Amino acid sequence: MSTDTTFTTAMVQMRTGLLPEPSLEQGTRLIREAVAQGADYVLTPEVSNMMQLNRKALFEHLASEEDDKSLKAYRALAAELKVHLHIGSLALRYSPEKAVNRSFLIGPEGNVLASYDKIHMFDIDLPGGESYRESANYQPGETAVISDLPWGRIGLTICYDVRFPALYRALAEAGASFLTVPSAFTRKTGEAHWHTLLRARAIETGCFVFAAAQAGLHENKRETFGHSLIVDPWGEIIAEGGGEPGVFLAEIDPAKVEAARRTIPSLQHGRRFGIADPKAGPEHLHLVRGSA
Ligand SMILES: O=C(O)CNC(=O)[C@H](CS)NC(=O)CCC(=O)C(=O)O
Repeated sequence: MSTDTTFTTAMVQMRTGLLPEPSLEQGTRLIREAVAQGADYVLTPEVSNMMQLNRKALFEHLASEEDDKSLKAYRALAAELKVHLHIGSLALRYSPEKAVNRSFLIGPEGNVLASYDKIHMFDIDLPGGESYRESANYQPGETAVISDLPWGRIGLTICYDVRFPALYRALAEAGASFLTVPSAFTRKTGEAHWHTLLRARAIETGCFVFAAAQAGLHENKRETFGHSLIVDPWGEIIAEGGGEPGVFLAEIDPAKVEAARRTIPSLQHGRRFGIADPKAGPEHLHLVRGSA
């Protein structure tokens, strides 16, 4: 239950298919379910609109931000339900050659409050042959994004970004209380790293972390990890999904941000070192005092 100071967040866990229309149907059904359960803020996963096998098929179905039917429909849905609706990301046309992986925070009037283009591209070869070249199809962003909700400031990131802690520190230093990591993690790397990475980002920043995930075996034969998480600023998991699509909610008390940071003021204690030049000796720093 939300009160004057608390609010209810929902992670919508999806199994996005090859095509935008059925994915929009799935997303809409789950978002309605989340709001029926009392959500004030709803987050969906990375690539909520489609997960495609290859470049040709992806580009056949891409629309620009101006023309995208999913974005239009989600803006209307946010206005209808009077809810903050955060679409973790949509694959959109950026140029004739490139797509963009873009997150949209939509306000309760259906207006786009903020959008963010995924900065870090998942160009990875996993042991066992699974291989990704996100940068072949997607134009990376280069700007971190924050926005103000009625309950505090929110920072926008996507999936593989979670492995770059300096981004989260920068968002926290810019005043964020809530960090968002909509994702489509692989099953293998999810099993190994997902909970640890998300809990670490929460603990390091004293922020809540909201991570809505793709889950299960998709039409494009990819398997994603699921386990959508809501983590509090002390690093405790307060809601968690499993391997199936669904809705996972938690009540958020923003006062917990201040409480965690009072106990462990590591945000204040940072920026204390450079790196000593090994040739010149420890009194000579060859990096300017760095970030974090
Ligand atoms: O391409 C699509 O259809 C949707 N996009 C994704 O699945 C993205 C880029 S390939 N996945 C990740 O970033 C996984 C990161 C990850 O798993 C890790 O950091 O371990």
